[in-house]
Amino acid sequence: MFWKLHKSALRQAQLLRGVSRSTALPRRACATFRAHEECLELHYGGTQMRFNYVWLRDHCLSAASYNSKTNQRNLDTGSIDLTIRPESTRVEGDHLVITWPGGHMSKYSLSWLAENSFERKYQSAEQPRILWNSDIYRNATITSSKWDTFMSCDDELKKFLQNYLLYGIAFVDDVPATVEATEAVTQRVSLIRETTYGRMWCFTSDFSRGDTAYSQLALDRHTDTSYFQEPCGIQVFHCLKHEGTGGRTLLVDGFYAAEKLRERSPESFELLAQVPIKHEYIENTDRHQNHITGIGPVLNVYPWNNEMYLIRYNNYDRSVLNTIPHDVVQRWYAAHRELTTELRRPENELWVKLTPGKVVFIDNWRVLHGRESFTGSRQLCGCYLTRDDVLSAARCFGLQA
Ligand SMILES: C[N+](C)(C)CCCC[C@H](N)C(=O)O
Ligand SMILES: O=C(O)CCC(=O)C(=O)O
Ligand SMILES: [Fe+2]
Repeated sequence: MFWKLHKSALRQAQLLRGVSRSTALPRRACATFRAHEECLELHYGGTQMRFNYVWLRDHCLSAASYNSKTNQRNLDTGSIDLTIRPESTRVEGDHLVITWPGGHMSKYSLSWLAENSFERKYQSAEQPRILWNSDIYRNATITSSKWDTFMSCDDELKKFLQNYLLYGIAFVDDVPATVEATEAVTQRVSLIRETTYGRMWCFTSDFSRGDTAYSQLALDRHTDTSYFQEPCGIQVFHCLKHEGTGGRTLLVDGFYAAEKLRERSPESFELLAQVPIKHEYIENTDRHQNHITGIGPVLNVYPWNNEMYLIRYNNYDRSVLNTIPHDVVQRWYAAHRELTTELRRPENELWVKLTPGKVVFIDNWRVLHGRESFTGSRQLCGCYLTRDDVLSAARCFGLQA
């Protein structure tokens, strides 16, 4: 597989550089090109890029090929000659201009080509993040948003989303301790994702569902809905009431732990990123029947830059492991143990007591949550959000998500 060509450590360095990327290229930087038989080689802004000819024709932005009002392709890609070559190529000011056989002309801005080239793409992070352990997070002294400003001021929402994207967690304080206000605060961000638990859920330790969450027991760090083919993107919690002791919430940056694993034991990281495993939710009570399964690796990385985008870690809901032969099973358990060790380091644990008014948003693709056992009556409400819409909201504010 092509991504194996690159050493993971090198990739990490590249990803870190990606965080401070996006320095705009100087306008009118000079460009040179060479039309090879199999690709167009372009030097621009200090980068050497290679573009495939079918790709260039397919990405033509002329009115005939592309509808810039709807941002959709008009061109029928199925009709492009797969052996297409330009009739002529030239650089005109800030643009590359290609004339194709038959006379069609394509004009690409040089900065657009650079931004969208593979050479640029594989060196930068899809989503810049700040990975944290508890010291890093606490030293960053991130301020929580306040209900009033959060609900009325777009700049505050943007700041919140930026924190959320960078750290995978973000808080809103002073929210009225009701399900309605919790719903309003989440809808300010995105659409609610309805699941078998409902749209907004409000639960207590009454065993109303066949799941340990509905008890007073401690819950070790985990991601939720690992048994969905696409786990819920965001988890929202608001503790409406707790008269009793314990019940603190545990938060752990799964990507921080997994990056430590990648540094210390690259083969284990690789194995956890490659072996698909199953998670399962089986509930059979009078009121609820469910049998949900999801299959995918513990660690999910983009193949072009090795950036992690999803961790599935829920030892409660992990199902039978039968996707690998016995000798790989041993190695998988060893790798899983190493990841568990990283996830359990006390210095990686951020403990917070959720009190009425404090709403936490957790990136359920990245940050694990857990809870301390508790006594007394405790009522937690919240919901899941659709990831696509949260990221969309962030991008509409000009954030890189
Ligand atoms: C959050 N809420 C109480 C509604 C559901 C809890 C789901 C618990 C399940 N074991 C999981 O991890 O997905
Ligand atoms: O009770 C809590 O604090 C969290 C329980 C939990 O993990 C969940 O509801 O997903
Ligand atoms: Fe959970």
